[in-house]
Amino acid sequence: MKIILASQSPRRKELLGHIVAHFEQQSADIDESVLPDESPQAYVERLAQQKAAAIFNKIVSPQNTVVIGSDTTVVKDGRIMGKPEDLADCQSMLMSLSGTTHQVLTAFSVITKAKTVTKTVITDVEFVTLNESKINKYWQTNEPQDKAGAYAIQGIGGKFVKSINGSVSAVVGLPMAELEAVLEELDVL
Ligand SMILES: Cc1cn([C@H]2C[C@H](O)[C@@H](COP(=O)(O)OP(=O)(O)OP(=O)(O)O)O2)c(=O)[nH]c1=O
Repeated sequence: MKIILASQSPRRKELLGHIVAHFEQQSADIDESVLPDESPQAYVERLAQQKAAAIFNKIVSPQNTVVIGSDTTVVKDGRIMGKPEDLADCQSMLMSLSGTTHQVLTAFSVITKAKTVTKTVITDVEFVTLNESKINKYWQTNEPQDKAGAYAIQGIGGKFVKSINGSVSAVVGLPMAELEAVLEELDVL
């Protein structure tokens, strides 16, 4: 079975590499806007599926191919946070996470010719109290720019994390335990 990861993310590449030895990586460019009245879970599942489908639909002989797409978003009191557009956006996101607990939602979608399986993993992350100057300094490291919710738990942003309840790999971008279970269920592994 040929496996394709529908993602440009080096983090997802590394995580999938711990589950399967050989796979290709192809970037799927889709519109990431939230639809009116769309719930956070419906949103991440739709994006994960669209990323996988964008690649799967281009395959000439899909019989022996499986495509994996994924999407991560940070949710605080119903607000969906993608990647910060600028420093003001980063300040607004991280100040709303400061001193409280938020959810990280990662959905993944596995498409084969016979079946599509999509799942969401939700992880609670508790933050320490932050201030404007700490956030300014963090922005200057260039780490928050391409991360949902403007932080990376696996990097410098790890120092903002007081506790986590759930899947670390899901927060980084791909829930390893849940993905492995689905690949086994679909006889890919
Ligand atoms: C919260 C958090 C997010 N992130 C990352 C995971 C995702 O890569 C990114 C959210 O953006 P996504 O749109 O989910 O993914 P992406 O654009 O990086 O890659 P692609 O769409 O091609 O698959 O934020 C971390 O690396 N660490 C964290 O702690």
